[in-house]
Amino acid sequence: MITVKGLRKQYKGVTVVNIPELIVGKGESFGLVGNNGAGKTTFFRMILDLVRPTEGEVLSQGTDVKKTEDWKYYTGSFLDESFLIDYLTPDEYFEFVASLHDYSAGDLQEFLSQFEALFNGEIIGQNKYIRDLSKGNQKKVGIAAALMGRPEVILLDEPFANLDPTTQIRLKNLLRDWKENHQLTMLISSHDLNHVTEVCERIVLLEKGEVKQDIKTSSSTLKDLEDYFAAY
Ligand SMILES: Nc1ncnc2c1ncn2[C@@H]1O[C@H](COP(=O)(O)OP(=O)(O)OP(=O)(O)O)[C@@H](O)[C@H]1O
Repeated sequence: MITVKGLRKQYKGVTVVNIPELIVGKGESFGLVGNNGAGKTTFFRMILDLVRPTEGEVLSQGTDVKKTEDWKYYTGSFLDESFLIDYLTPDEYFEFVASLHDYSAGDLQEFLSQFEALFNGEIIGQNKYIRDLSKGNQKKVGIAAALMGRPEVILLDEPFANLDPTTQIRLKNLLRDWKENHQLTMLISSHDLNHVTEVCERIVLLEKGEVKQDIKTSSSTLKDLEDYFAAY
């Protein structure tokens, strides 16, 4: 589904991502971990053609993301608040995104009803601009909007950060359900080793832009990762 070939990104001569080859299969849940500055966001931004590689390419369903727009129709993403329109209320924003995907008012209501527990009464009908929401609530809006296009692939950068423990658990369940029910290919970067190993069947560990481990998640993965980062 997503194939990385000879991917390298340099800033001022310093290499921040260097991934010779990596394939994320259709329907795979792929977790990306690594310390601050490891290159996780830069990697995701190259997959979304928001940052151009210095060398190499990212293919989505066989086509180079920087040469076509086709992948945008089946790819959802939320990396940070800049993906939102912050002078709208969440209700207005969802209506806008829904209109892009030809939702009726009923479709939108049905779609949003799946997020009732996650939203916890703080998002819909609150008459607050997105810019005035807490970081965690902005994140909930972004994740829901990213799923609205019924994507085949979704990229989420730090989805568990800034969320309270209850919401983290609700999000974890929601992502697992979506993956199962919609055959979603999911790429998640996270510093939360616990959550990412629970949600993802494969974990790639990035260090200084390079893949240091590529693991099929098992019962020992969390401890193995904790040991790795403790010894770093
Ligand atoms: N526009 C830029 N100009 C210069 N350096 C950049 C730029 N964007 C990213 N970098 C550098 O690239 C490296 C990787 O950054 P990146 O944000 O991808 O890491 P990360 O793994 O997502 O980190 P974090 O966990 O802190 O979010 C860092 O050293 C960062 O300073």
